[in-house]
Amino acid sequence: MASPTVILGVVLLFVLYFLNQKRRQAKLPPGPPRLPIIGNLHQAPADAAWLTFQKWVEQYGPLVSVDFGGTNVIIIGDYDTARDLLDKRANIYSSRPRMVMAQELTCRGMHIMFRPFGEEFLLHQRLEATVLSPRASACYTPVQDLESKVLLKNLLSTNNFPKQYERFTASVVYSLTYGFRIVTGDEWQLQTAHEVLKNLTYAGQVGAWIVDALPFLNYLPGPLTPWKKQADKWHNLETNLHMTNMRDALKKDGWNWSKDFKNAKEAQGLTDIEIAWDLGILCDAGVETTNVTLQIFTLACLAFPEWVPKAQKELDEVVGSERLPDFDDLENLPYLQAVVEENFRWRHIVPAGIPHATSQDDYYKGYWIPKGSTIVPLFSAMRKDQKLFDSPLDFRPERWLGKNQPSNWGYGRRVCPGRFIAMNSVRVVIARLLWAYDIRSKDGKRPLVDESIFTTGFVSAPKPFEAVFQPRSEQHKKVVEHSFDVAEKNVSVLLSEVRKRQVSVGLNPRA
Ligand code: HEM
Repeated sequence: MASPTVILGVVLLFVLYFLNQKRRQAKLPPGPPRLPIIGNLHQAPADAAWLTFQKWVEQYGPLVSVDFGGTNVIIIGDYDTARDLLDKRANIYSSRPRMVMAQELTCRGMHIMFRPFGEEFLLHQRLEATVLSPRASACYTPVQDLESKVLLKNLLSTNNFPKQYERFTASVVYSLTYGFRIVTGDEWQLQTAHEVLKNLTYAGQVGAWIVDALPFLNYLPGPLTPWKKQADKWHNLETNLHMTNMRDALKKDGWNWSKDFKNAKEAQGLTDIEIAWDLGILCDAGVETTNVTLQIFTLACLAFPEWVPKAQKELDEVVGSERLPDFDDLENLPYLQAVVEENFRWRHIVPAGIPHATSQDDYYKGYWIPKGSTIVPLFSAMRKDQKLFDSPLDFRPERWLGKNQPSNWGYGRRVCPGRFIAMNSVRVVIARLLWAYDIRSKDGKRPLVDESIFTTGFVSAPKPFEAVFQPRSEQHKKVVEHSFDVAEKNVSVLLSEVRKRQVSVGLNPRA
């Protein structure tokens, strides 16, 4: 039996631990009550995390703290706080939470989105920045022009818009990254990329891997660490995909990002596998994001059809019926630009945000934000902010006329580097779709939009729904067909044009 002194010692330790926890918590932002040791782990949502986070923001305010088994998580629920911390104090808030299974084991540290902030991250960011800058992105419009014409043409014969949107978005980034087009959407590269994304989503699932909570378990002998074998399998599949794509790209005629990266001074100390991963991740990051954004646009046409004729009237006045809207028209289409902004606000593709992490202690409005905290910019709460948006669940482009939207592209040193390419793709496709088609629900009814019609994963997309793409007139159909027929479809020719444009605006392509 333990002696009274030992029992007293243990009780004393518990009391000290408890008091220390209380003292620490008193300085943290408010949040739901915690249990000893596990904190709020029992309340950690396995799915659709934003719904639980949203409730906490409504209850405790725009800065909430919770403890998921020792990880301090800070949830940011409004734009002002997000800007104050993530933008204005970007030097503190631009790292990423540690992800043992996803980043360290499956990606072996090479996924740029999961890299902690530091010298290595900055080197890879610099390597990519040259091809993603606003000026470089503006030179890629010949590729987006062709692929959006193909999209319009394909929609004349099918209403399978998710597949056609994915083909469009994939073909834009595969053309630029590897110099080959995605023509059908059934190409093995895209199918393997789906598998890779599925694996990575599983590897990154919160609570799925014990090693994420207890990283020291990795030091146990092989038979006791079965997750490592799984991670190796996933790693090999992904490396093989990225390496095959890069090797093929280096043999292609003309310019592409693979050649550009290989010649960059930042790449000189990197292995081929590291370069191939940087290229592969960029490509993957560009497909689902833009595709889901276009699906949300289609849902908005069905659920709130009253804004559509206003956009079409503007297009008819500026463009007429003899030609498709072009990139040069976009600045003369304020209503259309407002549609695009509202699309980003109405439903964010990553409602729970992409988490950042703090690299040192910080204080904000009297609250302590410890080093190593996970910071969640809760887009779903920001877009519903009643102080900023009247009837936030409605799709109302008018709210953006003459106004700029607070960023939906992330924050600080981690802001989405592909946003200029994405914006050009989304704008031109939405303009051309609205110009060419009436987009309607199959049964003539408005779908009811609530959380139940969206998927609950990291990227949240509308669950499958049907829409009919009806050409607005015979004349519109003819223009769609003719524009497709006369478009240059040879990707090497298009990429040579891209390179020529870069040189003409004073850029220095590295290949
Ligand atoms: C509509 C389309 C897109 C949306 C809504 C979107 C949104 C985002 C958001 C919210 C982030 C997180 C920023 C943060 O952590 O603060 C992000 C990161 C990122 N995006 Fe995008 N994105 C889109 C398209 C693209 C495209 C086309 C590319 C590449 C060609 C791309 C490449 C990346 C990369 C590499 C990161 C990680 C940045 C880092 O961790 O430093 N994205 N994106």
